[in-house]
Amino acid sequence: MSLFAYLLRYSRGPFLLAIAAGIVSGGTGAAFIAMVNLALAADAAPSQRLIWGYVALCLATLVTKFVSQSMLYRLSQGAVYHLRRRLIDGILDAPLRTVERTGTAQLYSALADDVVVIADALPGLPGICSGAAFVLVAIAYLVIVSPAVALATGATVVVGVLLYLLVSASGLGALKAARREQDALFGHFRSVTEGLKELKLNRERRAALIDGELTATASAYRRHSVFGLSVYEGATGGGQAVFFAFIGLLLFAFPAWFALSDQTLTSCVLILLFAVSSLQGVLVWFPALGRASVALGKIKERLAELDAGLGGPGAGRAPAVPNSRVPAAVGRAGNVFAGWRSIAFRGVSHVYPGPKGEQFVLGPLDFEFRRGEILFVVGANGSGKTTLAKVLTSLYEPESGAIQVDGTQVTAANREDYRNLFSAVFSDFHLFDSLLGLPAGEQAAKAQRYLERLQLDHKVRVDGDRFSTTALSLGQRKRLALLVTYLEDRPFCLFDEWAADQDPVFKDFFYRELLPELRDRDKAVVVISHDDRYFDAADRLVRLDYGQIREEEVPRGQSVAGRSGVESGC
Ligand SMILES: Nc1ncnc2c1ncn2[C@@H]1O[C@H](COP(=O)(O)OP(=O)(O)OP(=O)(O)O)[C@@H](O)[C@H]1O
Repeated sequence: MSLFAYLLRYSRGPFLLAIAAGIVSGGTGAAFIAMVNLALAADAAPSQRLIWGYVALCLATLVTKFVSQSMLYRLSQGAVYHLRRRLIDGILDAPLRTVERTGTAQLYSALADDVVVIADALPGLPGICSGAAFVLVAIAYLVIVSPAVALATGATVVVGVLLYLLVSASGLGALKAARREQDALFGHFRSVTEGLKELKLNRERRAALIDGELTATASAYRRHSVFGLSVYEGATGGGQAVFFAFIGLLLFAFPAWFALSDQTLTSCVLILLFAVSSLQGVLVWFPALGRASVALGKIKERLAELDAGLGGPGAGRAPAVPNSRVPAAVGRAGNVFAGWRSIAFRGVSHVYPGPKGEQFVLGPLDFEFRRGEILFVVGANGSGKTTLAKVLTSLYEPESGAIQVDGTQVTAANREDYRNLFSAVFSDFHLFDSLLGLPAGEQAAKAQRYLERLQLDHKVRVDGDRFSTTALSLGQRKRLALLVTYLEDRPFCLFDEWAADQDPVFKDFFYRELLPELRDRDKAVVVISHDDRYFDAADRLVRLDYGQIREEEVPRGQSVAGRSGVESGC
């Protein structure tokens, strides 16, 4: 089973130890029954050896059971972390397009649910091993008591297992179908949390989502799960029924067929009754293991999709960052592009394939971005401005052409350094509630200054490395994202429609003061904007039209130097 293979790879030593302890525990359990049998059959008083042997076996059963179970609990928690970490690293390493294509709901479903399903099933493994060992040792003991019964028991076990595998196969199919529905279900959950306002305001929309799509998916999930788990339970019951039928045969038919003595018959029935209860302990875990193997299959599928985006497992992966709290300076000090002056696109293009064969093509673009310059990127909705920003920051790798930094091509080997040149606020930015990756102590005083400058000091404080709140208006949250950009202090600043949600006074401050200031600090500044009354704040202006770039003259005539009266202090 792939679950065994995964555990062997993930933690070979502890896993084998847990399994070995489970097997020993099962074996000692069966030996314990044999000893009970011997004591009952003995004519004379039990010997000292038998008594001490009994005590030793009791202790061995207890200790090995405890060891195997506690090892497996540890192992299962470790496996949960390992799988989640592997998925998170996979998501962070994979190209953005691959992650977008895989979909948030699918990834969340693997992270939140599949991993837990696996963790819940793992503690069953030692029980299965000890149960199997118990049955094997019991059969071995039966060989001594009655070879005929031992042979018949062995045959019954084989028939029972085959029957179980046959029946449970359709259960596994149903569990896989349920797992497919689960991805859609997580998509609906996301629609509920992210579209809460829209759903609350529109009864019909709410009914269509909740009573229509979500209910249909949830009931399909429930139907497949119930069927799959019921089949597993049926298979489990069938396995037990085969054993009980065999015990009946042993009781009522074997004495006549094989002339078994009462003593032998009693011993065999006693051993088999214990074996059945042990088998019950094994089979009870099988539905959970079925779900776990489906979940592990899904996680592997996701990891394969993410790895495929890298061109194969591990390929092109940036060196792992051991700690998220990396001082800002680390990104710059060792950067191979430190001191760069210009970034050039040479025939760069990016393609979004559409569902029906249509596609949006950005480029091929030949263009240069320079330090100490404010570049405006303008154009109609859907003309490719944000896509250009993603290609420029290397979040999307160009399908053709090359990006060069002072003549050096950006490749997988230096991409991490290249990306670390940028500080960007995208229109769908995410605001972290702490200064992740920035040294807290050093930045606190600076942050306080910027808060005042961005007129946020009456709303937000920086406590240690945390913002006191991020429950702000959209415009204020964007200002906080801008503050983070200031603290990062990278040589390339990119703002995707940053000013769209700002009030007129602050918009003016942004275009007339903040942008020139950044340019004067020798940064390259790219501003995606629809604010045509501020186009004169640009040094250069390019217009995108259906993915094609055209440089235009910067309109002059408005006051570029006009100050809004907000105190300067960055
Ligand atoms: N994730 C995506 N998958 C497929 N197509 C996409 C994706 N994102 C954008 N597109 C398509 O690419 C084109 C350019 O989109 P882009 O977001 O770059 O435009 P934009 O100029 O930034 O628009 P806006 O001014 O509305 O922000 C659009 O036609 C859009 O439909």
